[in-house]
Amino acid sequence: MDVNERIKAVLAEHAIVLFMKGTPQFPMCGFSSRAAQALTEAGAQFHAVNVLADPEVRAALPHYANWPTFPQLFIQGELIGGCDIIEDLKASGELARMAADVAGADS
Ligand SMILES: N[C@@H](CCC(=O)N[C@@H](CS)C(=O)NCC(=O)O)C(=O)O
Ligand code: FES
Repeated sequence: MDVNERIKAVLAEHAIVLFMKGTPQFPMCGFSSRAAQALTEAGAQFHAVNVLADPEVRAALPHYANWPTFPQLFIQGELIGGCDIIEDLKASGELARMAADVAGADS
C-alpha cells in the first residue's frame, strides 16, 4: 500500500482522526497537545496517528489535503484543520456537536 492509500485507509477506518506529533498521553509538541486536549474536553472519541513515528505519513500528509502543518484533524475523511481551528470549534461548542454527530462510529 502506498502512503496515500495508507492515509485513506486510516481515514476510512476511523470517524475522527488526529494526526499529531507524539500521542495524546505523551504529546511531543504544544500544538498537538492542545489539539488532543480540546478533542478530549469536547468528548470526542478519536484515533491518533503519531506522525513522528511514521516519516512517510509526515512527509505526505501536508500534500494530501493541502494543509502544511501538524496537528491535522479529519472528521469522516474531511480535513477540519489544525490546532487553532480545533480550539475555536471547541470554544463555540461546535466540536462537541461534531463529535456527538459521529458518536457510535468506531473511533
Ligand atoms: N497554527 C498552527 C500551528 C501548527 C504548526 O505551526 N505546526 C508546525 C510546528 S509543530 C508544523 O507542523 N510544522 C511542519 C512540520 O513539523 O512538519 C495550527 O493551528 O495548527
Ligand atoms: S514541534 Fe516545534 S512547534 Fe511543534
